[in-house]
Amino acid sequence: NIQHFRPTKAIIDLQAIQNNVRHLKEYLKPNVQIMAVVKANAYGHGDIEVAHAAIEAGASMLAVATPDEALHVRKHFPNIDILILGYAPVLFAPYAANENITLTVFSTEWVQNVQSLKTLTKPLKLHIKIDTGMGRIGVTKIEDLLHLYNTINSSSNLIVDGVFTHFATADEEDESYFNKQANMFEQFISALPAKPRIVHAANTATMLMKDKHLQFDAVRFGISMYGLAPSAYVKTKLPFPLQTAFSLETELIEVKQIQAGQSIGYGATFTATEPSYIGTIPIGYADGLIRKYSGQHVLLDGIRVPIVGRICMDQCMILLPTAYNIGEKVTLIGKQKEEEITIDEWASKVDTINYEVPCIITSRVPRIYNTKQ
Ligand SMILES: Cc1ncc(COP(=O)(O)O)c(CNc2conc2O)c1O
Repeated sequence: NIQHFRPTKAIIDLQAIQNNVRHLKEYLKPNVQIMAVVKANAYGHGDIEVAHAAIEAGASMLAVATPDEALHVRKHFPNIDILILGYAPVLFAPYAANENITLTVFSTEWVQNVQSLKTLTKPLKLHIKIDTGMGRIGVTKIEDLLHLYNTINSSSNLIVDGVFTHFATADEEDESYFNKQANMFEQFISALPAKPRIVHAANTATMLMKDKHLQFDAVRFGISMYGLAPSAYVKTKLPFPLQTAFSLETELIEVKQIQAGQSIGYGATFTATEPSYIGTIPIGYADGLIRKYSGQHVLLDGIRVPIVGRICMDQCMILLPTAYNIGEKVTLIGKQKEEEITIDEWASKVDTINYEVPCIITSRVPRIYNTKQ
């Protein structure tokens, strides 16, 4: 592994990932496959390492979002089923067939364009996406589903390997919209002449909260594989404990005392009202610590201290309770002594959801893996 000189790093606990997958496997009906959703670099956790951990713990399929992600994962996993959940251009179809990558399809015209390519040397596996209310991609009428299904089956080298939908409100207490989607999905798949090999509909909230028959043949395990709950509501109803996998750490690189009236940071937006100790840490918005996070607490010596002044591109400043040594560890996400700062806390600071926080920690922050037993 390459040596990192800057002390800022994300530490990923692969044991936590494995425990989350194992707990889910025990919870699911037997023979329901776990599709580990490792798109967006595994929600910022590192797609290859997370995929290895998830497979070891019982996942048997991988889901990504883009052709590039699929090709990258295929390089490390020659045999496992890989599904691209989103759109892939027609020109990618021969590459997907070659690499045994499964594509999502929702347009008959797309299929006809692939058929006219005449460059498909190997069979191409397709999962038909039904839009039952997510309003993103998918067929919305039964006749379109059947037309698409029959068009695919008119080619010997195109295979309807699966059919799926995605729920927009599975993580909410009110089930009305969810139930409409679930009923519509059941109606659509029962109209198919034959059941595709893999029928799937469940994201984390669905597999944890809803009737087990909605697990169908496979579930798409994303956010809670990383130990995070999909929403505050689901967090109160978890059928098994989750273990968070992501922590974020750095070290003090400068400590100074400033006097009352002295200011720090761009715009001199923070002015001390009394003699104050200021620590500087090497992490900024180009690491994914967006400027709106200013004011958020971080941990040092087990104490919560606030980020003060404007967050810079590569650094930011924190208000210390007293003098500390250079090199003192600062935990932005994780535990110190009795204190913990969670991804949920960072998310609520900027009124977003926990999914977004690890995703936007940029590649400049190395991911270090500990497989502590
Ligand atoms: C089609 C599809 N299936 C499964 C998942 C996993 O959901 P989970 O992480 O809640 O288990 C996602 C996540 N997609 C997104 C999560 O946040 N924004 C998204 O587009 C998805 O888009």
